[in-house]
Amino acid sequence: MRAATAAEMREIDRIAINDYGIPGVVLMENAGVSVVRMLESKWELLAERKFCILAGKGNNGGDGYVIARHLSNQGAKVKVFLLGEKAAVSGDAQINLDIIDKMGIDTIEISNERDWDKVRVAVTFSDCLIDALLGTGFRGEVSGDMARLIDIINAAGKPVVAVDIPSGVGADTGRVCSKAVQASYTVTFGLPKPGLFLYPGAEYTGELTVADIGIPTAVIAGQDIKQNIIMADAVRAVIPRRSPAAHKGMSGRVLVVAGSRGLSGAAAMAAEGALRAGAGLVTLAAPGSLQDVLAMKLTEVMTKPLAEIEAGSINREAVADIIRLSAGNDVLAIGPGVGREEETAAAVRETITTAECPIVIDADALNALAGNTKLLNECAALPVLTPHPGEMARLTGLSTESVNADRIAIARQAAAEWGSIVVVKGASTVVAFPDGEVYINTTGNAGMATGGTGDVLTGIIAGLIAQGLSSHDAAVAGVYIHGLAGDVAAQAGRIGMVATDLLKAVPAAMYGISSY
Ligand SMILES: NC(=O)C1=CN([C@@H]2O[C@H](COP(=O)(O)OP(=O)(O)OC[C@H]3O[C@@H](n4cnc5c(N)ncnc54)[C@H](O)[C@@H]3O)[C@@H](O)[C@H]2O)[C@H](O)CC1
Ligand SMILES: [K+]
Repeated sequence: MRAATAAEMREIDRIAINDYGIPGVVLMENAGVSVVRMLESKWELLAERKFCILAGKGNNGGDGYVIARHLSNQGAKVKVFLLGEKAAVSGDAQINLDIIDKMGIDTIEISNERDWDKVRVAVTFSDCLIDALLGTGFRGEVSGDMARLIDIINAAGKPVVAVDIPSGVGADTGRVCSKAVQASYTVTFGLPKPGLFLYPGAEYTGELTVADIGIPTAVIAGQDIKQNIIMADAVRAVIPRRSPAAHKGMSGRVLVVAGSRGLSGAAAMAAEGALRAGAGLVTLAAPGSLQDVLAMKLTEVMTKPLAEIEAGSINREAVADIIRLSAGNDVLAIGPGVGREEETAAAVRETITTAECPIVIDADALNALAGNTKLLNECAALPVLTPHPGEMARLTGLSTESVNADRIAIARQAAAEWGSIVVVKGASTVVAFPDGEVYINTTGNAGMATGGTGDVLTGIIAGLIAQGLSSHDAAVAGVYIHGLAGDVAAQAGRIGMVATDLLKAVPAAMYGISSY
């Protein structure tokens, strides 16, 4: 499913109005009615309900006046408050404000302390609050009276319906500068906005409804929108399927180069992640001194010893063996626990630029590329990078906060510069491609914030590539499956969940996607 930025939504509006002749007030009418339809789906008899509509000065507020009219027509009691002056309301919003005025629905301008008292009373005695303060026109940060009103809404303990987007959430980034409305439901118009799926915005959205407000589909299709929301149906279309006559040779071969002294677990989880994603054969190549330990940990995975330095991580001599092994495999996953010694980093860089097969680069292999990202353009196939925000910060020279402040833009720019698929992990994981396409993941939970879950993801993506998925599909499907495995594992409790719980849940997650 596509997700439109605020600017893209405005352009869609403009074309619908100017080129197709759909009056903006018709779009506003459809927007407001779609919110009332959602309310009807929750409460049969709206007539007995009391609604408090908090309107801003823009068209988001305009939607609020349309909602007030339709609720009033159904016999509901409505109170409307405008944070601003009626004189500042214009265009389609003014048309609808005038209509409810003529209907005798009073809109109270919040301008003095008595008005604030009226807001508090109305909010207290309402059954449901309608947040029509800020939509895609929100800029900067929430402060002053807007902040005060959002505090009242959030403290009321009432169901809140956000119109188009919870006020205070950045439509494009999900950023919340100071505060935002905590919505129980959000009804968004035309297309969803990325900010409804990116944290922290996703935490404020509640149950999301995407409403068709009558924009011609050709207008939306005609836009070069490059934000996508990863949904089950898209993953189901690409998830590997196995014939009854399958044998292990048909499900692909994965070579994992990982591990170093003290970091054998990362290697084991990446290797097992590939198996759990359905790869037929997995070989784990690691420093020779770890081979017995890894062989003890991993029954189904073959292990190969690599030359190592005193510190217990691979050295330059290991590269020849890795390249020889990779020739007999469909994909190479390199990095989990591989170590940061300079000799090891040099071996990693040489491996990445020499291997002929598709490659998944994670963890310390990413750190080896810090300051050397140009090497990525030498990869034989489109590499998949799976950095967490800290690794992304090291690779880009940005701070982790900057990476998290606009994951889509940072990931998109890196993917284009590095000629790579860039998976920026975290809430929410974002997958970016060199052509600018970005996919936002919708599965996963905070229980996954535990060591090793990234190693599992590396294995899952490699395992999917081994089964014939393109690196594109493996990255998109892999993050979805990984997060869903985390959701399955979280059923036994989020806090205390560990990465190996995810491993066990991967087959169930894949089965769930492919079978419903
Ligand atoms: N196709 C569609 O998506 C349709 C969307 N509709 C609704 O229109 C809004 C967008 O309306 P717009 O007038 O552009 O902006 P907003 O109403 O969201 O807000 C602008 C309003 O708010 C003030 N403002 C901006 N930032 C702040 C801030 N930080 N603090 C306080 N006030 C702020 C600004 O000055 C303006 O006055 C969209 O979301 C939909 O709800 C159409 O109704 C139908 C088609
Ligand atoms: K809103």
